[in-house]
Amino acid sequence: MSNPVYLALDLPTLDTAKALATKVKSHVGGLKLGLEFFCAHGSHGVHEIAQVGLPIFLDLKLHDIPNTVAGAMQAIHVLEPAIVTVHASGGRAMMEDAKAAAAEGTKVVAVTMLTSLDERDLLRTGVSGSAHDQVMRLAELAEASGLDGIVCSGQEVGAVHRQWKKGFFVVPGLRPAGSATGDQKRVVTPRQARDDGASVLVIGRPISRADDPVQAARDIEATL
Ligand SMILES: O=c1ccn([C@@H]2O[C@H](COP(=O)(O)O)[C@@H](O)[C@H]2O)c(=O)[nH]1
Repeated sequence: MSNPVYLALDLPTLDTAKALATKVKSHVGGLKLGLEFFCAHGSHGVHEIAQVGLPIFLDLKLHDIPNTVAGAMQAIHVLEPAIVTVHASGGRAMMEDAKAAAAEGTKVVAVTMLTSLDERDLLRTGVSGSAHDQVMRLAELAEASGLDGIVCSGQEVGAVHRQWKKGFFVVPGLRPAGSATGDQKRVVTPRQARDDGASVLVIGRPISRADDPVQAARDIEATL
């Protein structure tokens, strides 16, 4: 089985991101480039990181009208991402058009409820009910829209996996036992998420901010 860990390269410079990716490349399965990276380094940065030789996950969390999201999906064909994210709350037409515009071979997955939110935060956005119900509702919408899968926390992935057997599930908000949670609120260990059906484990700071990132990546790999 290939390594499910995608390292989130949320780092201040392209050089530090590329150096870290190169150092840990034998202990992770892919590299995740998010908003911080893409706003700072754009397509040029993605090409640079792709030289490391691992699959690229472009975590752009697209959220706009269908025509605009479809245009963005087309614009990134050239970057050949393995995975791209859109927000499920963008609605069915947007997700359908995003999938239709994606390059063949690129998995399009929908962000359901950010792992930095809990149910009190959800209520403040006008949505009452549990995180579980919100994730299940948006997972159903993503599946009906023809997407490949969703992004959710490890606290919901087991339930979503039981309902959507062939779905592709990306799980961030992962923390090895005892490590700092930071801004993440719905957290589980990498092993727990994998056992519950996660396809991809997104891990950033527990590796990138560790005193010894290679050892941290190795330690996580050993738990899986
Ligand atoms: O719900 C979500 C969606 C995406 N993310 C992204 O994952 C990483 C997590 O980084 P850590 O340092 O391991 O907390 C980060 O790039 C987020 O943008 C998420 O955390 N939650």
